Amino acid sequence: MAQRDIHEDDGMRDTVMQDVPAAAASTAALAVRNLDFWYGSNHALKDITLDFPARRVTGMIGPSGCGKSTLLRVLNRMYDLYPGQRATGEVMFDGRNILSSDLDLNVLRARVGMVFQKPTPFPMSIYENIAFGVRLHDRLTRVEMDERVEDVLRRVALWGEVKDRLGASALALSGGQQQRLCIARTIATRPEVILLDEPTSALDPISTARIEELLDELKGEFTIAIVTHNMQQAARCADRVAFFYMGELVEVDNADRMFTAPRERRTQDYITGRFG
Ligand SMILES: Nc1ncnc2c1ncn2[C@@H]1O[C@H](COP(=O)(O)OP(=O)(O)OP(=O)(O)O)[C@@H](O)[C@H]1O
Repeated sequence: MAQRDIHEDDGMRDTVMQDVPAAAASTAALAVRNLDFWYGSNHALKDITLDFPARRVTGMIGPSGCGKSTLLRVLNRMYDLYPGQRATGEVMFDGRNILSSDLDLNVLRARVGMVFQKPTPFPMSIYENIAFGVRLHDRLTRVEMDERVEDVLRRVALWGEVKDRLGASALALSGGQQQRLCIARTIATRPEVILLDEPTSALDPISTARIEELLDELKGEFTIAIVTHNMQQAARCADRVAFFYMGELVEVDNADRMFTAPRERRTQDYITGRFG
């Protein structure tokens, strides 16, 4: 199969990258090719071919159980922690297929970070939540570590709220603050890709808006893949949107077009709320 996205090869549509130079336009940070995934005998992803363009936000939408979270879990080999789960096909990242058995998973997970639906701070101080992961990958002096912690807390707009209590438990923060801390923790190891699995579904509207603003700021630097059930969120945050249905990728397109003129009937039915 040609090394391009099968859902964009009709030549009739521009891609989302039309506003950037041609050389950058062809850059996919992650290129999924003919991916199949099984939970035991449950065939959860079927022949998925999809690019995640560098430094852009790709939104993944679709009804419950269609395989969105499964795809995220493939992208940093999270499924490897569980027996009976297996993937075939290719996920190319920096010239390598990350499904290869000889890949260093610790390095992969530092380069492809993940933020979960429920904020999951470690039961330690705010400072240590960030420093812990950094220490696994970088040897920093105390001053450098302090700078790294401050830098990422500023980037997630949490510094002002926590700078006087960095030694306090992260579990004492509000849900929205905890999720921003988890994003800070993820970017502190300087990944190339950030995967977010419904990162605001447990948050109130104000915290949600702050996370969305944050994603907007981060996307120039990181490649972002976000699973969301919220169509408005996908429309607001994503440059490009992929619609999944029953383990298949039905359609992928520029976010504007996906929500105004989807090509597939199933996509239209889903985004207009007829099912899901
Ligand atoms: N640990 C598991 N063991 C067996 N089957 C699983 C497991 N996790 C998910 N599945 C199945 O894989 C399919 C895809 O699930 P997945 O969680 O990826 O869907 P999703 O689109 O993310 O759903 P949701 O929007 O509800 O989170 C579903 O049929 C689900 O039942």
